[in-house]
Amino acid sequence: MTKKEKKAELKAVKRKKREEEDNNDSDADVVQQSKKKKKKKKAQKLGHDRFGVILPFSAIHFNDYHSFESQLYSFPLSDDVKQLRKLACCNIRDPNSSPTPNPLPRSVSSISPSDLPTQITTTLSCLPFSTLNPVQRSFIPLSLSRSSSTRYLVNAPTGTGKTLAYLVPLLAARDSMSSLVIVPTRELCNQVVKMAKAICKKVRVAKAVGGEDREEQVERFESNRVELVVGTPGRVKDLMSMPVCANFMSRTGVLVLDEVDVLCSKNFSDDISEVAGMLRGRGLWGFSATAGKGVRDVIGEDAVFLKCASEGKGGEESKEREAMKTNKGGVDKFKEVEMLEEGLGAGATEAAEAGTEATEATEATSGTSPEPLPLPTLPPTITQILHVTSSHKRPKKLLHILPKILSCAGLRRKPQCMVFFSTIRELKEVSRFLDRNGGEAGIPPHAPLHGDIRQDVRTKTLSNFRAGKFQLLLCTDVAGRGVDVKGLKYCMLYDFPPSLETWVHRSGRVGRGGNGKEGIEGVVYSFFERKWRKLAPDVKTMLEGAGQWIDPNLKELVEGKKKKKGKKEKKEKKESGGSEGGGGGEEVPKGIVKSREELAEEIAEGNAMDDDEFGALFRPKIKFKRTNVTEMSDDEDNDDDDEE
Ligand SMILES: Nc1ncnc2c1ncn2[C@@H]1O[C@H](COP(=O)(O)OP(=O)(O)OP(=O)(O)O)[C@@H](O)[C@H]1O
Repeated sequence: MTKKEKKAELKAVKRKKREEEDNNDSDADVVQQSKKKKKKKKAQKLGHDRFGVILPFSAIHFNDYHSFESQLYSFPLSDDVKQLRKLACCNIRDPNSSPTPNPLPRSVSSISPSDLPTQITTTLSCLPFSTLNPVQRSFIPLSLSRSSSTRYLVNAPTGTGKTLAYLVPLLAARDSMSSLVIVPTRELCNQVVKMAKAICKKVRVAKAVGGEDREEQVERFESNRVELVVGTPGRVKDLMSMPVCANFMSRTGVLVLDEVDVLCSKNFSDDISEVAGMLRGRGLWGFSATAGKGVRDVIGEDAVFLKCASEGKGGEESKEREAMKTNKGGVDKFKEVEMLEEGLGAGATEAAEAGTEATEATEATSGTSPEPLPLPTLPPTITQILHVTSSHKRPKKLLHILPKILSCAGLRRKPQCMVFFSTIRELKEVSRFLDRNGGEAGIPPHAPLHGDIRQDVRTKTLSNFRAGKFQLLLCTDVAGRGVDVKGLKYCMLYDFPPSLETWVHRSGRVGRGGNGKEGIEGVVYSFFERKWRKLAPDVKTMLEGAGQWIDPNLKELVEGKKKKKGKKEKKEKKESGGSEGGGGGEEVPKGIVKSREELAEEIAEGNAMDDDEFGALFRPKIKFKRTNVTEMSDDEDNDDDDEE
């Protein structure tokens, strides 16, 4: 027998053995295997977003998070926290009632200093605001009234003060336990640290952030009893597994994941899993403006889910309510009081009365399959001007729009604008384009902010922008989430993001602060390229849900008419041998002799166009007021079918 034949025979024997083993599998094994398959399928499902590109939620096993009941850490509560718990309990139904063993607090509509424990009042008195926002009014008493090991998932619109909502209880309980806050970006980390110090000067806070001196960060743990750590996933994992941090970790009662949906995504899942594994049995608080059902399935079905919508503005409230109902994502709770009543549900109240542990009934959809994921919600206080366009037209449109919004005649503070890009390459290209043409068009100097820039320069750039030292910031998503620039009114999405969640977060850089009712208004101008046509139906639904203006081209894109129409027109033009004038009824204004392609080439080369050419092609009548948005006419820009 040759070697080859021997090998083949061995293979055949092995195969036969395997087949026999398979046949011998008991029914139980088969059931187990099918269960495993189902589990795998479910995990894969969670790993898929609406379009196969966004937020691939990772297989972080938060569901096992609380299976270690025996290891549950019970931290001795400080008197202050006990007092707040008592207060929260009394607030449930009747302020004079005695506290129930398992408190379900309503939101505290007005927190009067005399009601509150000193530690909380000291913390709150450092805030520069007179009232608390809905998410703060709801979450602060709720978190302090329940076991520190409770898991929460809190969804409230961008810019509504979620950072304070988690910092206040953490800082109030700092005598009893330490806390770990993880955020996705360095910029956000610095911001949270600054805010923590602003509301509690004495807090011993340490950073665990990439891009900064690691040794210095380690030293901080050697020399001090650290009460609060704020960091980014990689460095947190790195430091927290060091012996020097063991003491801090053993005292840590709560892990906060700010921007939880992105932290649960593939990019960060390994680091987060590892840190979560070190903190089994402690509290887990997830916060995001776009945390919904998908994230909840990862965090655990039994987590308390709070969804908080903005209160809306006066007379517009009912309109917004109505509009929101049409949103697939379904803002089902409109005010924080409703949120808690619905969030905790009748079952929970009964359980509270019986003195047993309540299981929080959350969304009506609880327990059903996460498919399809609900749409994120656009903050209604922000005006969205989404403009369907072609890639090559964007630079010139930028030249047209930016001078209008950045002109500061008669204004005390110069208006500022953040322009978002999805790639550093694109950002650099536009930056060069603005260097060449911006001055002539009346655009003030700009600065870039992206991941290729050294961290100290990034920090300096952002702080200068915050201080109003320059008006125009070109940035990637390093500044897309959580970053707070006070008074920022304008934001542009030069690249429309592949994820609707990212759209919501980038948009949320404007219109921040206020007390819910008096949110500062902001305007977001997005270029929606035709290559994103797959997103168009959801984009339209979200715009409608927030009561925004809809570009007729977007409607056409959704209805699928545009393509046919464009093709027909192109064919007609070809047949008639007519000059290029653009589809959708666009006429070539007199005096323009160049074709669109020629103009596009010029744009790409950065050559300035003369006024007529410019005006004829890019003349949207933009009024940056919500009521007038519908006046924005886009006839001139009725793109033909020039797809990218
Ligand atoms: N009660 C309040 N009244 C007025 N302004 C507030 C209040 N609470 C927070 N703010 C301000 O609102 C702004 C936004 O707060 P914060 O950054 O916490 O928002 P956020 O909800 O975390 O937003 P994002 O989802 O974008 O991260 C900050 O400038 C903050 O100082």
